[in-house]
Amino acid sequence: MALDFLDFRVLDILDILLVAVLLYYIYKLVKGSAAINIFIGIVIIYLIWKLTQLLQMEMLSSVLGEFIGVGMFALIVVFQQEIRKFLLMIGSTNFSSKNNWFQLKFSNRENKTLNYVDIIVETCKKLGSTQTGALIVIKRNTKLDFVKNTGDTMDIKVNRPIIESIFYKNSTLHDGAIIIEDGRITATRVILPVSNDRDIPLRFGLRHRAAVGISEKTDAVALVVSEETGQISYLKNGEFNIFDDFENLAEQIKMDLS
Ligand SMILES: Nc1ncnc2c1ncn2[C@@H]1O[C@H](COP(=O)(O)OP(=O)(O)OP(=O)(O)O)[C@@H](O)[C@H]1O
Repeated sequence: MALDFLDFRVLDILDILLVAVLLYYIYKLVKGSAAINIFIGIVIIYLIWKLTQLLQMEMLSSVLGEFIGVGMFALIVVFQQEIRKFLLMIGSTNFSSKNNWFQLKFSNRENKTLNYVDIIVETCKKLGSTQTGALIVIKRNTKLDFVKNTGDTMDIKVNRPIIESIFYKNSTLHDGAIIIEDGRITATRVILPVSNDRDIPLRFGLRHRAAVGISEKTDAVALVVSEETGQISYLKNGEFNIFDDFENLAEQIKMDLS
């Protein structure tokens, strides 16, 4: 008996944890988008249906029941894009922590130099001085395949002339973002999910919103060079990070990547 009880509790906790993870991913995906309103609409219809059942309002309850039944298929159609992104996000997530013993023992991550960060920051400084817009995403743990698929994949070691030429205004590659993974540029012309956060100041346009979006939906960090002002912004966890000088910025990024 006692063992049964224990089994139940363990499964119960696992159940709650899994639901929490699921809700967290759904929240990350629909946060700030129109999908959240559709989701709220569905929840409201579901609650009204349950209420009509409780009050034994047969007609309304059967109409809503039919609607909910067909609704499952409608949901797949309406949320087709979100479901796709959701599955890609789940499939791309690296659940292992970079600090766990397995990684410390078997990966060379902790020995890796992060010199390429200095190159990225130096390049951003240069791009800023010439008011050349840029959007650079640096991968941490979450795999970025779901956004890389929107652009052109490549595999080039980070270096200043390449990044400069990518973002050069007349370059065919300058639109969108570049993705950097372990010191290598792995994708260009990437379209990022745009954040609809209303707290982002109006002076920031789509480039900045896209940087906020990817840093909200994944653990990646992003650098934006504004074409209008030459100003450099650093985004982490959906927030703008202030830095006093470029050395501090490079240090901050290295800390966040290690
Ligand atoms: N979703 C997106 N993903 C990737 N890049 C994007 C996205 N949206 C816009 N961009 C890039 O940002 C460029 C400029 O957009 P916009 O002028 O709206 O940005 P901004 O935040 O005002 O930046 P800036 O200060 O540089 O003008 C676009 O030409 C495009 O290259």
